[in-house]
Amino acid sequence: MFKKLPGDETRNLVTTTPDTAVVFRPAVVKTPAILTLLVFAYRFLVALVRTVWRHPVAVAIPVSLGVVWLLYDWPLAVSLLGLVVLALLGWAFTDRASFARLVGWRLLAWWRLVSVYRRHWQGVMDVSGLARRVHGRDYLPRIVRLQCDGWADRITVRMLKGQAVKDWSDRSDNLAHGFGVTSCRVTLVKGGLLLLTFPRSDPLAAPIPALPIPDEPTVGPVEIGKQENGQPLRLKVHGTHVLIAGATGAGKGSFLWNTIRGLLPAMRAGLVEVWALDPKLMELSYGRELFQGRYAADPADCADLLDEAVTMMHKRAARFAGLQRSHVPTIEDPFVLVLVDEVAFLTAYQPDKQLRHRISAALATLATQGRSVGVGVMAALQDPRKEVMSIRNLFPDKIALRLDESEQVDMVLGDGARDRGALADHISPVPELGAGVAYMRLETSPDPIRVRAAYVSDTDIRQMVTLFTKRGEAA
Ligand SMILES: Nc1ncnc2c1ncn2[C@@H]1O[C@H](COP(=O)(O)OP(=O)(O)OP(=O)(O)O)[C@@H](O)[C@H]1O
Repeated sequence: MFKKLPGDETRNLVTTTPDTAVVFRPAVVKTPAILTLLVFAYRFLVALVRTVWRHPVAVAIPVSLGVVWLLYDWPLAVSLLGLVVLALLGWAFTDRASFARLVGWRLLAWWRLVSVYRRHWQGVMDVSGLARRVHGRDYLPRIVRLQCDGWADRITVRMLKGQAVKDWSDRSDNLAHGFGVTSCRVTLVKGGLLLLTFPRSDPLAAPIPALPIPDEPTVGPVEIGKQENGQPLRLKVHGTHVLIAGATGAGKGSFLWNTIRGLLPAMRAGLVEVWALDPKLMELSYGRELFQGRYAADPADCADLLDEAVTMMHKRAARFAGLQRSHVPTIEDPFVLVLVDEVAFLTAYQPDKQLRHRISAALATLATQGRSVGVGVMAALQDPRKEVMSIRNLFPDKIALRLDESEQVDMVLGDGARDRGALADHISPVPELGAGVAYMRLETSPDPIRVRAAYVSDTDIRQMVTLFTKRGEAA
């Protein structure tokens, strides 16, 4: 046991001058065994007090049963244990949510801590290079606590002094596989403390059918799918601009159509207008009745429609000046969402230079001045390079679906997004597994979240068109 004490290392250290005339050998002071035992006893006591302090109920139950066993023999202790188990089962069946919150997830966290994380911690830290050996002493990052919920294990970790978040995010793959899961997200909690998120299941593994059209008119956030933790995904559209990037077949269309679907009641009520630019003629044309004439596919028509949006925006700004600083949608001044599918067709790939400049200037104007007067832009594109989309930084909210190259992730979501776990280049190209799956980085939160948009089929779009065109009859 004592062989591994750091003091032994120094005995082997010998320093010589080049001609070996002078030899330095450090003096090794042997620690008396009793001192070592006292240190261990002190540590044990501290750990015991800490456990009782942190988990009073978990400690009280076995201790009380042990006391009953000692005082009244085992049959009474076993009967009491049976009663406790029955009471817990009854609770679990009658109020699952509170049982899970107060008991279930804590038990699971304890079990996962003992059986997975503590068991493999040292090995994973050593192999991934996050543990350090300095002057013969081992330094190991410390698990502060583990929390579980239905979706993931979350471990708060104290980093070693001198480590950076990047040291950990660079090794997220090692950590995930080391602990037997498929991914790991690294988030900074505060100086020196990290949160490692290890998802145990994937609620986004299967396609999500189209969500019901909301009953009440709303300008958002609109529910468009699910987040990785199983919570609904609500996308803000009013008061922001959204950029959606993804390789061909990644499912960009489902983000566009879900947004329209969520806004449909507000469109029927006249509080929202969607203006559609569809240069590929494939995506938005299917529901063109929804856009009430504000639909363009030909690049020249697209430029005219964008100019019209800019003029409307300027007129609104002139009317609002000095009276109101933010926009509230009304029938007179509805929220206008300009949807652009494959925006690169209108900007980078547009052969007519004059048209290209006109369109880029109009888009940039809308993106810089539109949000306070109720004009939003939602643009989709395949290739996120700066040459293709020079105004990509004007979009506060960004969505990266499946991308072909890892460098493209930071181009869409901003610097460091991939290091923080946005592995958009790892999303499956199989439509059932990966279409509509994306990483989203919102203006309000630097950490990308993994999401999946529901799938709005052609039938769903036809139903939306029918509902929308019937609005006159319903009124
Ligand atoms: N949210 C989704 N869930 C499940 N499957 C989807 C989803 N969105 C799209 N798909 C499937 O993926 C296919 C491609 O989707 P879509 O055409 O929207 O991709 P895209 O990114 O717009 O591609 P492109 O840029 O080539 O137009 C669809 O035909 C559909 O089968």
